[in-house]
Amino acid sequence: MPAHPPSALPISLRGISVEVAGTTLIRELSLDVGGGEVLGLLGPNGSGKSTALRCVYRAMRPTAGAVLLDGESLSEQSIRDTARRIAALTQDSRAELDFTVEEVVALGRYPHQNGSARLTGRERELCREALRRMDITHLATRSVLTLSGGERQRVLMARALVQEPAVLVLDEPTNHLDVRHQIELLGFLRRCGLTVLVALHDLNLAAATCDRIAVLRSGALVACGTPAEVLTTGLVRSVFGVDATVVTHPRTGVLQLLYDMPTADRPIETDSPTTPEGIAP
Ligand SMILES: Nc1ncnc2c1ncn2[C@@H]1O[C@H](COP(=O)(O)OP(=O)(O)OP(=O)(O)O)[C@@H](O)[C@H]1O
Repeated sequence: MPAHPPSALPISLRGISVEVAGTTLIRELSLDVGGGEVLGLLGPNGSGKSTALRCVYRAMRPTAGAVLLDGESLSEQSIRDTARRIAALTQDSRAELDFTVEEVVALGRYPHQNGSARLTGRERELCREALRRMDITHLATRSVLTLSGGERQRVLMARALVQEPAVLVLDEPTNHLDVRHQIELLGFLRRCGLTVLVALHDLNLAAATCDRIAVLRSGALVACGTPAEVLTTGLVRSVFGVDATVVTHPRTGVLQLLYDMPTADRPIETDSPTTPEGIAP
């Protein structure tokens, strides 16, 4: 999946800034995501992750800077061209019409269709494969209005896959998912061969999934590198205000964080964290 994958394309954010009503939400953010790379975007609530992703899937236009897909500025392309190559699963994604699951998934083919709403045999197979991958085949004829939050999230992910994108943009895709479906989804992202830009809150799942991690704070990039380079005790403390011990998973060797829970003697600090030292964005 996809059956005939398009080559994964690199995507770059070049000095993008976003200002809304005089407030800077994103400040001169530059990131390069290589073709087939999984880049995780981390940061505290309100740090600008969703805003940065909105600029990539064109729900928002940066006030300055540009987003380049395979070297070409998105603002030079039609929205339909972008939709053929970039699929998004976002906090704004909706499935609130009284459609069946298979109908919602088939909508992912819309950017590829020229007038005809009929799916070809290959497209129907693509939809079946996406339902199977997201473990929702048994829900195919159910109305999406009757689904649980996690089931709906998997339907939206299947819709993104049938789009056969070169780039997947995902804003907290593990929201609502139980632990098995979280692991399956992130394992799939690692194997899918697409370029993936994914905002995550779970630092341990990010460490296990992402080739590189970028950390935002107050709309600015404060660190970017491999999970081991970025997820240090110093960064976790200064950006998230949490004490943690870094360990490696005994079987997989993946970096994991063990968090210190606050106690009456050691309450969590709520003062604004400072810039981590020695971490180059
Ligand atoms: N249209 C807007 N107008 C004004 N402020 C906005 C707008 N969109 C976002 N913001 C603000 O910009 C900041 C960044 O929001 P954003 O949703 O990008 O953060 P986030 O890192 O995705 O947060 P979370 O982890 O809570 O999802 C927040 O303070 C938010 O309130």
